[in-house]
Amino acid sequence: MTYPASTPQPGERLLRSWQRSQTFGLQRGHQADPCCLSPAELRRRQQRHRHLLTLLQRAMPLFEQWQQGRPCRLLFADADGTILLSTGDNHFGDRARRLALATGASWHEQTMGTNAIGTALLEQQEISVLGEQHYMHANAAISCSASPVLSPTGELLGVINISSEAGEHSADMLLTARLMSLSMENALVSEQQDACWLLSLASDAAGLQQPWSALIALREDGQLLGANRRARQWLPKLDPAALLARLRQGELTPWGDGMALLSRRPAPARSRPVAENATEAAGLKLLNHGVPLLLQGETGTGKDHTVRRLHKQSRRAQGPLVAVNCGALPTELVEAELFGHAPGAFTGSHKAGRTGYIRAAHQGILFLDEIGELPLAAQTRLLRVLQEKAVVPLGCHEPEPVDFCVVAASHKDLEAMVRDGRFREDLYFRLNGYKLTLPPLRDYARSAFETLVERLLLELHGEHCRLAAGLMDTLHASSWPGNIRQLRQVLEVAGILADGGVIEAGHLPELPTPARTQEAVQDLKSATERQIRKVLDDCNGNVSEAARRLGISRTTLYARLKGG
Ligand SMILES: Nc1ncnc2c1ncn2[C@@H]1O[C@H](COP(=O)(O)OP(=O)(O)OP(=O)(O)O)[C@@H](O)[C@H]1O
Repeated sequence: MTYPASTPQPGERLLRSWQRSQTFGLQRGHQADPCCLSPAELRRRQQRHRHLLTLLQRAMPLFEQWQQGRPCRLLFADADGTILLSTGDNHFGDRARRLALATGASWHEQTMGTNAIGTALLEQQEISVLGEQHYMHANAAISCSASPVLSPTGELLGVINISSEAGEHSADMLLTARLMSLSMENALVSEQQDACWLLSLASDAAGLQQPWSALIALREDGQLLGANRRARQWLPKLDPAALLARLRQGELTPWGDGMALLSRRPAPARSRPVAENATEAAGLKLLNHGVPLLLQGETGTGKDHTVRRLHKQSRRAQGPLVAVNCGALPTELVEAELFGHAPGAFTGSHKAGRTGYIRAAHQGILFLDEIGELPLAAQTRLLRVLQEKAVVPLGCHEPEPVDFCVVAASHKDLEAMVRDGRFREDLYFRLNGYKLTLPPLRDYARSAFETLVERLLLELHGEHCRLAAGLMDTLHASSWPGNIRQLRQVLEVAGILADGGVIEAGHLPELPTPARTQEAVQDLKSATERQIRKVLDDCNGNVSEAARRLGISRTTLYARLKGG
C-alpha cells in the first residue's frame, strides 16, 4: 500500500479505494480523464433522472441556507458517477470547470481514482476526500464530501457531493451533503406507490419527522413497501405489521428505546400529474384495445400534448398520428379532407384524388381536435365510418376498410352541444369511450403546479434554472387563462432574462389576467425579442455566439426575432 504518510490519516474506506485505484492500473501522476458525455447524451441522462433532479431542487434550500457565500460547489452525480448537476459559487466554478467538475463529466473511481463521488458510489457510504487523499495528483487542489442517495429498496441512485478548494473544506460540508441526500430519500419513501401509512421512528419525540429519523412506508395491511437508510438498519428487529396494529394514527408511542409516530399518508392530490398518471394509464390501456378517447379541457391544458404522449407509448407508436383540427377545415371541403375523394370527384377537386385524413391514419391514431366544430353532415358520415371501420371516399362506391384508433378533443362542453342539437348524441357516445378531463391550471394543487413548473424549467432552460424563494406561490396564485401554454411562455421569457439561472421577481413579465391574455402573450414576445437583440448587440451581431449565450438554437433565435 503506497498511501503517502504526509496526507491526513485515511479511514478504511479510503484505504480500500486506494487499493482499487492501483488495481485499476491508474498512475498518480497522470492527467485524470473524466470521459465527458456529449451534450445530447447529457440531456438524455438528465431527462431520464428528471424526477431525482426535481427532488434535488426541493432540497436545494438546505444547501443555499448553509452556503451563504462560501466558495464551494454542489454536484449531483448518477449511479455511474456522471455529474448531472453542478451549481454553487461561480468563482470556484472556474476552477471546477478546469477540474472537470462540470455536468457531463464522469468521476467513476475506475478512471479518476479515489475521489468522493466515485468512492461514495462504490462503498455505498458517505465519505470526505481531502486534497492529497485523492489518488490522482491532478485532483489534490480540491476537497470533496459526498453522500449516496439510495432508493426505498436500497438501490444506489446517485450521490450528492460538495467540493471546495482543498484548504477551505469544513466538516459541515459532509453534514449538508448527508442532509440533502436523506431528504431526497425521505421524499422517495413518502411517495411510494400504494403506500397508505408512513411510520417514523426516532430516539426522541423531537427527532421524529426530521430528515435523520427512520421512515418506513407501509401498505394498508402493514406490508413493507420501502424504508430510508436509517430505518433499514432497524428493519431486522422490526415487525411493521405488528407495530401498525399497536400504533394509533397521529399518537406518539414509545417504541424500543425511542418514539414512534404513525401517520396516514395523505391521499394523492386529485391534481394533474397524479391524475394524469392514473387516468392516462387507463386511457392508454383502453386505447390499445381500440376504445375511443375523448379529451376535454380548456385551451392550453395539454390536450394535444397528451395525445402525442399517448401515441408514443401506444401499440400504434410505429403507425402514424394524424392530427386534424376540425375547426380549421374549410366548410365546403370538410368531407373531402376527412374521407378523401376519387380523381376529379367534384369541380375543383384534386386531379389525382385525395387520400383524406382517415385513410392516412391507417394502422395509427386519428386525432380529431376541436371535434365540436365538425358540421352536422360530416358528423353523420364520421359516425358511419367509426361504426363500420371503413370509409367510402367521395365519388367512390366501395367501402375501404381502415384500421385506426380515434382520439377526439374539445374545449367546448359537448354534452351541452348535444342538448342544444348542435352535436349528434350517437356520435358523442361513440367518441366518448373513455373521457380524460384535463383540469385548468387554476385548479392545480400547489404540489402538482410546482412539479409542472420544475419540469418546464428543466425542459426549457436546463438544470440550473429555478425560481427564487416565494415566486412559486406568486405563480400558483395567478389566473392563467391560457393554462400550460401561457405558463410555458412566462417561464421561457423569465428563464432567458435570468440567463438560465435563478429567476427573480424582476425577471417575470407582468403576470396575465383573464382579460388581457392576447396582450400579455404579445408582451412576452416583445420582451423576448428585446432580450435577444441586446445579447446580439453584446456579441457584435454574431448569431451563433448569441444563441450559445441564450442557450437556444440559431433556428429558435431567428424564429423568436420574427415574433415566433
Ligand atoms: N404536461 C405537459 N408538460 C409540459 N408541457 C406541456 C404539458 N401539457 C401541455 N404542455 C405545453 O403547453 C402548450 C399547450 O399544450 P397543448 O397544445 O397540448 O394544449 P391544448 O389543450 O391542445 O390547447 P388548445 O385547446 O388551445 O389547442 C404546448 O406548448 C405544450 O407543449
